[in-house]
Amino acid sequence: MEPIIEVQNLKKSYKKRRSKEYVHAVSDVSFKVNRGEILGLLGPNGAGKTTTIKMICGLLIPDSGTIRIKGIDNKEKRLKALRHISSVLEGNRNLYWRLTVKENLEYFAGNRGMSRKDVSEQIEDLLTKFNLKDKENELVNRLSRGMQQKLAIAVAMLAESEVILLDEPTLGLDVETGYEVREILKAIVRDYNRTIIISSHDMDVIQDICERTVIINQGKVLTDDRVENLLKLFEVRAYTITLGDPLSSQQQQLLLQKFPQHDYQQDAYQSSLNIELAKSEGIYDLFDVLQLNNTSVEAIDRKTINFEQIFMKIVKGEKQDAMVQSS
Ligand SMILES: Nc1ncnc2c1ncn2[C@@H]1O[C@H](COP(=O)(O)OP(=O)(O)OP(=O)(O)O)[C@@H](O)[C@H]1O
Repeated sequence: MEPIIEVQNLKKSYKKRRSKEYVHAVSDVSFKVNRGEILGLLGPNGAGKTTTIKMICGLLIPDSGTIRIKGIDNKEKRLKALRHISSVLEGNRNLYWRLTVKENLEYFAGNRGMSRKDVSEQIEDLLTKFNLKDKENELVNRLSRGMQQKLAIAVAMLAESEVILLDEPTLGLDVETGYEVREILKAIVRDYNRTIIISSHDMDVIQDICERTVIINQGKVLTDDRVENLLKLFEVRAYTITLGDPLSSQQQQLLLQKFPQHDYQQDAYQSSLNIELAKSEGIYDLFDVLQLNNTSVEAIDRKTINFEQIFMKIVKGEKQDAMVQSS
């Protein structure tokens, strides 16, 4: 299957103000997006996400590298390529604040050469899908940030372009509205067969709605994998074990040999052990050590790793070898 978007070896530098130096915002970014996929572009502040998104939607010209949209090179046939893309970069900034919700949709539809009559059904459908029907006559400047964001995405849907680029779609939204926006994005892919690229810091967005994530740092791709694979790859079982008795020095020595990463805490009242067990290591080895002196266990608390911790590990460079093997 041909990817709907293919970016290869993108590079982009900005000249620093009042200086001869350059910031290498994107040094080498390549990835593909398949039709109907939701791809998450993830990275710490300044990693190059927005610059990458802006190059794909044609707002910035790369210094080098290629971008193909439905196989069309956006340098050679710019307008033809960009016809397949809509973007929501700074959400509410793209809206007209002194127009109502419905007027905004009508205005942008008109801008794209669609007649009011032709789009009225589509606008009604979008107002319903985005839960904005009861706000259709409200001025945009009276809407909450979440509603403005929903409207900005609805406007992007008008063009019927197959790919939608979203920069930080849930930034600054409360938990409930963030959840609603996530559900809307899932529905866009499912019901309208669109492809979405999202740049985000919001790990819930990535874990909840993206099938695949490209993690970039300092302008380079660190990993490109299915979210599910990353969760499996980093699967560790983290336990906090509260002990009835302190460990002997022999037990502590053995633990150090078998689990060099563990953390043992002992004070006058309590002893506890924090330990991460990778899949291959058995918790039974740990119990063997405890049984040596019949150390009693008062409580075992098990935690699983979440996507945010995985992201931190990747950005800090842990598990690089494993990732190379998995890809
Ligand atoms: N117009 C510009 N002029 C100069 N430097 C810029 C410009 N835009 C971005 N940069 C720099 O380029 C680097 C990448 O920025 P970019 O906005 O693409 O990163 P980002 O991953 O989207 O970051 P954030 O998550 O903070 O939005 C940063 O060091 C940023 O300071």
